[in-house]
Amino acid sequence: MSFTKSDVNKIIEELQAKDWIQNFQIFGKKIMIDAVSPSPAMHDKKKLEDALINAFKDKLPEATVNVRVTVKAQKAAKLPTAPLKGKKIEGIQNIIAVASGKGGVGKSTVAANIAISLQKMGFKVGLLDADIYGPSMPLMFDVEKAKPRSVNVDGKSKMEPVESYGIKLLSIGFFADMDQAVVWRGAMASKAIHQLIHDADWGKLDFLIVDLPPGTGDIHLSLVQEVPVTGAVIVSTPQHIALADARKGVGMFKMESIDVPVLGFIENMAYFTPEELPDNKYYIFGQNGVRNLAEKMEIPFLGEVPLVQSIREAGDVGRPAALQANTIASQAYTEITKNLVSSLAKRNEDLPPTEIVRITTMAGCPT
Ligand SMILES: Nc1ncnc2c1ncn2[C@@H]1O[C@H](COP(=O)(O)OP(=O)(O)OP(=O)(O)O)[C@@H](O)[C@H]1O
Repeated sequence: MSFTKSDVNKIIEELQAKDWIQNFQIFGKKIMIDAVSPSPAMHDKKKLEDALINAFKDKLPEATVNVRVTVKAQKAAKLPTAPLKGKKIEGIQNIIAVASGKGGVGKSTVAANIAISLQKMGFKVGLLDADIYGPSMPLMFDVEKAKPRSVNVDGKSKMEPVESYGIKLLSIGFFADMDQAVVWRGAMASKAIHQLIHDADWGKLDFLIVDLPPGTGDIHLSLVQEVPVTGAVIVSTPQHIALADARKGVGMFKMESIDVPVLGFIENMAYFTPEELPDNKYYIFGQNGVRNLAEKMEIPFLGEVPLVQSIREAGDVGRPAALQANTIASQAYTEITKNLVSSLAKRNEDLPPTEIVRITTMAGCPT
């Protein structure tokens, strides 16, 4: 005997679990149920799974029931359903802003390594270094001397990004000498960033990662208001002073005039570990500060990067650590990047299905 959809629906309704069922499939005697738990707590997930299994055991004992419980995207309810702000940039699917409240927490290093990890997963990636106070991407990608060429695209002159390790890169650092850039007034810096995005020949990109300056200033406001930023990632160290600023960063993205979803927090320098003794962890900036803040603010926690000497060295020699194979650092960045893509896929659930499919079916990506 096989079952009908209405048999299954009836049991779900009797259990009053309709709100938590995403979908189900029936294959002969096998019923596969996708449920969404309202809370991330293990015991709540287990409770929902047990309740469903027991109800089916009772009402349809001949069925084999398989329940998969995922956690309700914590931000989903609050995600904007409004269209993205700014004019869509032809060919660029997702623009991810990497921000930090406080300077020096490793935001640029994280941005560079996320770009590399996405590229390793098979995505087409661009990286825009919009950090006018300290553009570090040319150094991190070993292209300090590069000068972007001008190319003609459909009769218009555009900047051609510099390519390094398969990433298309543009940086304020390619154009302005550093002493000059830091004294740019807000409007001037915003205009430069606007040009780097709109007047460049980025081609087709799955992701454009934007490394923002630290803090919450004019540049952030103009960037997120003019450019269709898909989501933001906030990098912080676990120490109190950094967390307070990270909170402000979230506040900025949540402002009504900005309304950019925060895809998650990343804890950088989560603990120090000597590479030859990876089990020795020293929580020099405090333990789990960012993870706890993420939980409190109901924002996904994308993962942690330890403080290891090789990450700093890799950045300094122009070969981001994510390019290494199977090191503590590269594994951490891969994990974080996978979580970021998952968080983005959830965020895009509010967009038309084609948008979601585009993300969830990309090479090497978890759904
Ligand atoms: N996990 C890590 N382990 C070791 N060193 C790190 C780590 N993350 C970043 N660093 C180092 O810390 C320094 C600051 O990093 P980075 O320039 O990425 O910070 P930032 O937040 O972008 O700074 P800014 O204030 O300029 O925006 C760099 O020397 C970098 O190599």
